[in-house]
Amino acid sequence: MASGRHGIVAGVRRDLAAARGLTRAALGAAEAALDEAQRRRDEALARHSERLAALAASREAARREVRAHFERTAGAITEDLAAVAASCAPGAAGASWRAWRPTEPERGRRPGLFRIGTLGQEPAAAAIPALVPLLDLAHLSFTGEPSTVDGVIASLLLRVLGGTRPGEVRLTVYDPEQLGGSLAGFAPLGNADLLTFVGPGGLTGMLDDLVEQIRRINESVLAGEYASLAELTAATAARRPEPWRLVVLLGDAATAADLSSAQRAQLDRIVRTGVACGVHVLARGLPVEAHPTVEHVAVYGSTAACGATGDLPVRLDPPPAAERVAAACRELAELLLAGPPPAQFADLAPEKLWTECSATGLAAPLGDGPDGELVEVPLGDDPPHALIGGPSGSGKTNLIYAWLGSLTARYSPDELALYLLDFKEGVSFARFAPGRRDPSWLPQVRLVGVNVNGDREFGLALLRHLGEELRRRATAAKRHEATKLAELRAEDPSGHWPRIVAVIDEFQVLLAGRDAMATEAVSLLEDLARRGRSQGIHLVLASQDVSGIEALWGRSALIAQFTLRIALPKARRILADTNLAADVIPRFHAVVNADSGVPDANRIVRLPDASDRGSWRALQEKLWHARPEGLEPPRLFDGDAVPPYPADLCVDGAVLGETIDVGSRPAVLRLPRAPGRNLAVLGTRVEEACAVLGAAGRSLATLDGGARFSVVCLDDDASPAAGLLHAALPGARWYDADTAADLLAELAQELDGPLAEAPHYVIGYAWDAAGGQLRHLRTVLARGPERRVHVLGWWRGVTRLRDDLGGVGARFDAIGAWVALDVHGSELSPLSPQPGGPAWYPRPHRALFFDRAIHRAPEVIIPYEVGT
Ligand SMILES: Nc1ncnc2c1ncn2[C@@H]1O[C@H](COP(=O)(O)OP(=O)(O)OP(=O)(O)O)[C@@H](O)[C@H]1O
Repeated sequence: MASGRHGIVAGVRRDLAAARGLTRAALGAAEAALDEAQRRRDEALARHSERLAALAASREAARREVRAHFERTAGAITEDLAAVAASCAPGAAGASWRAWRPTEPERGRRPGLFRIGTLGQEPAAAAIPALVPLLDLAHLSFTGEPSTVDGVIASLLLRVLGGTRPGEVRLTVYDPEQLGGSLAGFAPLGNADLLTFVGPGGLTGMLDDLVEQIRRINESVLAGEYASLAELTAATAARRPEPWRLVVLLGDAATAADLSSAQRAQLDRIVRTGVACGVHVLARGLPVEAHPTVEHVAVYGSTAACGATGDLPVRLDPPPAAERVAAACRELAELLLAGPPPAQFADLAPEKLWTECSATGLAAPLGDGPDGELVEVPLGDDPPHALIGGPSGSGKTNLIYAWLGSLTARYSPDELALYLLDFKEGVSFARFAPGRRDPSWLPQVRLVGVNVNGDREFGLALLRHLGEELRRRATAAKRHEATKLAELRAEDPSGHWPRIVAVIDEFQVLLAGRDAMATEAVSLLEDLARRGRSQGIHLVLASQDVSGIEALWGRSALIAQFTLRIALPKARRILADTNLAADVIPRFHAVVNADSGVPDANRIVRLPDASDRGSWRALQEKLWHARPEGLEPPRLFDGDAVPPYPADLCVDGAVLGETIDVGSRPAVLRLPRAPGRNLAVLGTRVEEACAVLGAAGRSLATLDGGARFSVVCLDDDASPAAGLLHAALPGARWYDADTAADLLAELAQELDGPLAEAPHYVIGYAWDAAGGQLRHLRTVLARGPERRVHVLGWWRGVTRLRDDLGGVGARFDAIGAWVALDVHGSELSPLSPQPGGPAWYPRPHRALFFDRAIHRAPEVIIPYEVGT
């Protein structure tokens, strides 16, 4: 039994142990599962927080991006708005008080909008000006606390005055309570009649007067042709014929109640009709009729609201300090009393270059008149020519600059061609031609002559050139049956017929002296003056003093053609004898008279400073860049310059120098096989004699035909130049005092032999140095040219030449051509067809050339600079 019980116990124990084992195993598994679950939960939690953090980061990034985008867009819109506002209210109309100063309105731009504060909230509020419409746009009706409103009105008035030209705005202030005290800072304007304060009893008169002004403007200024002064000004591009009239009405409830029905009716009329006539009401505390032209500005503390700015609140600018207002008004009144500022040189140019047509004439402003308007000077069929006069330093050159600037900015090179000649010493016109420092030139200029004072021949050459052009035009006009330039241009639209203006400064030099040159110049001038009118050739003659030019005054028919007279201060005899205006005009003014100087036709012009190089260069560069392709620069003749020997000549003879002519033409001596075809250079100036012979030799060497050259030098001073020439001539032979006689003997012998195929040029320096010992020289001179032997020689005087030709009584037949240097005309009489010799007074670096084969009278030439 006992063992059975023990067995049961042991079995139970075993079962229990097994159950415990199973339970422990189950517990272990459950704990492991729990750990696993906890681990998973922790992982999930960690992932969750990571996601949350990532979400938060991307939300923040998106938020930042949205904000940046907002700021960018808002900034751009603010900038655009600010730019629009700035362009609508430039300068004084819209600048902040910190940067404020009066500004001249831009040309062609009408001021209309004015700033009263800034728009919106910070930070944009700092940048966008809040503008209200006023001039030519609206009346303003204010409500709000009176002193704040008065500050806004003062701001507006100062901006209006500062943004318009002096005198363009007039103020009338009705201030029955403060009697002008509200806007006292503006009182200095009264000195220049720009401001009227109206007291309590003056309202009716003031309103009646404004109504009358509007009626007058409608009737006689707009005259049914224009709807408003703004439209008239835009259409005519002229200055405003009437000022803007700003009427400030400062009232309150009591004043408003006191308005009579008649006053109310007048005020309503002004409101309805004023804006078109430049009459604008700025009313505070008075009832203003509702009308499309009325803008209401409601002021609340330091902010305001008005129709122009819509829902955006306006942060009002502080009012300008009273001292600032007073100072600006004082300055304005002084400016106005001092008169309009003088026109500047730049004001003479039109907005667009080269838009004018010269078919019927030329018109260009020279300066401004007493009213500040530019005064146009005409030139064409009537008046055709101009005479300018004024003593030295009175501003003639400056006036010519101003006129040329004004003309060349309007008329292209197809419409206008200029020939400019200055007989004064100096280079006043040289700026129009290309120079070393400034390569630009005036495209309309065809010829510039400077330092011509010693070379009257150049003036004559210009007149001859114009005379030829006159004939060319007259022939074309005949062919086209045209009687004036406008008709010729209409008949021949493809032709090049610009109007020609020839300006000759100090032209009296050309006419001074009772010589053949003056006579020819006067008759050429007479022809040009008479017939140039219809052919579009206009003369502008300027002079310090025309009173002494008998040649001119003796020909009343000539002077009568110069109907345009321009007199500078103290000019004599330019205007009619009874016209004393030139004696009383101030400095830098001119009397412009297009009716031959009769007093009724006087127009006083204030001339701008056109001499300033900077302003000139600015205009000239602009015109130069606009020049048509292929246009040649003008020819510059400078009387003080020595022309260099031109390397690229194409001639058929010996070049001796440059002729004094409109084209830079060389003087050429042809040397055919014919008696007398020798050249004598006469005078003691070594350098110039060498220059003539040097150019002659070099140019002959360029001719075809294998010519022979012999260079003979009998003077040490000439030997460097002779040596250079010898070196420059191919195959030339050299002779000196020891060998010259042999050469001549040889040549004399050859003359009896067969005729050479090519010419032989014997270039002799100082033949006379041999003292008449060269026996065969005379033979060679006399017989050589027929046998193709030509002597080009220098003798230091006519007598010395005669000695070589046989002494006293010898004939000069062998000398068919000569160039005289410092030899007086009378000495040349045996060599000249004119009895008593030519009128020749030697002058530095000029020579007189005569070739009996081509000349009736000798011509002046300029020896080239050769071989240095
Ligand atoms: N409208 C002007 N405004 C300012 N300066 C001027 C004006 N006109 C002339 N001038 C100046 O006055 C001086 C003399 O002028 P300009 O050379 O034109 O006189 P001019 O009559 O030609 O004298 P001259 O006959 O002696 O050559 C120059 O220095 C010039 O710059």
